[in-house]
Amino acid sequence: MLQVENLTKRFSGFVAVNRISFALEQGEILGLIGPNGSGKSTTFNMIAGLLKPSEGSIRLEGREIGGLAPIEICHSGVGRTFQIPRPFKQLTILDNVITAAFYGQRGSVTRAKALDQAEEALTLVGLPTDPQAEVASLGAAGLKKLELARAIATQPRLLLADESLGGLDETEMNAAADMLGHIRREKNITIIWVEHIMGVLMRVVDRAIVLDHGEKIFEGLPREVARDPRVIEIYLGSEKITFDEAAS
Ligand SMILES: Nc1ncnc2c1ncn2[C@@H]1O[C@H](COP(=O)(O)OP(=O)(O)OP(=O)(O)O)[C@@H](O)[C@H]1O
Repeated sequence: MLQVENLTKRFSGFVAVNRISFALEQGEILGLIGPNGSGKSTTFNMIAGLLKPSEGSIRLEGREIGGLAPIEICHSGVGRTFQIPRPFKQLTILDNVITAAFYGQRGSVTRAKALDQAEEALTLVGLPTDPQAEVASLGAAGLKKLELARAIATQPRLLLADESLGGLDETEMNAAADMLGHIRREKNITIIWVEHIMGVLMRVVDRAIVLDHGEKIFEGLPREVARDPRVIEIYLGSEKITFDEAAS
């Protein structure tokens, strides 16, 4: 459903992403991982339309979307979450998600339909559909769920999830990983999950791509990633324990 070819981003002379290619099948979950500064967010932001590619192409269901504005990409069927959730604090949880439903569908949905879609998205992530529930009642894990619900309410066929686990404890991380698996099963959404916490991610992704210094240095199955010498070299140390988990 998605073909990325030779995707490149240069900032002045600096090459942040260098000729990356990959493809995604409908319903797949792809983990896009790599250390800080490896080019994950830049790749993600080119797919979501926040950055224009310097070179290369991004085709969604056969249609070129590289270089389109974020709203056009959203309307083409790509939803995204942000690393740092920034909901409308003055709106309720439900109204935040209803707003996203309107945004995602060119305002062409009725209020009743947007409400249905918002309630479905909130139920899917395990948040209350109570019209009074306030954003202020949510902690870090709840805000991440709201971010996910807002993305789902735009009715994407491709969901880009940006570092969904930052700020969560281990139990919450496992729950968040399971939730993405659940969303994929329920909605048959294709997912790209950008993350630098590797172990938890490996439990739910079908395939992983590892970036380093803007280059794709690995693509393969989760069980293979932990055994790849180049990946081990760049992740050695802090990620050792999660590697062991991923490999088992
Ligand atoms: N607007 C920009 N101008 C110049 N350089 C940039 C810009 N955005 C990103 N970069 C550089 O591009 C490289 C890749 O950054 P990117 O944010 O894509 O990495 P990342 O893998 O997402 O890192 P992190 O895990 O820290 O978010 C980094 O060296 C970064 O400093």
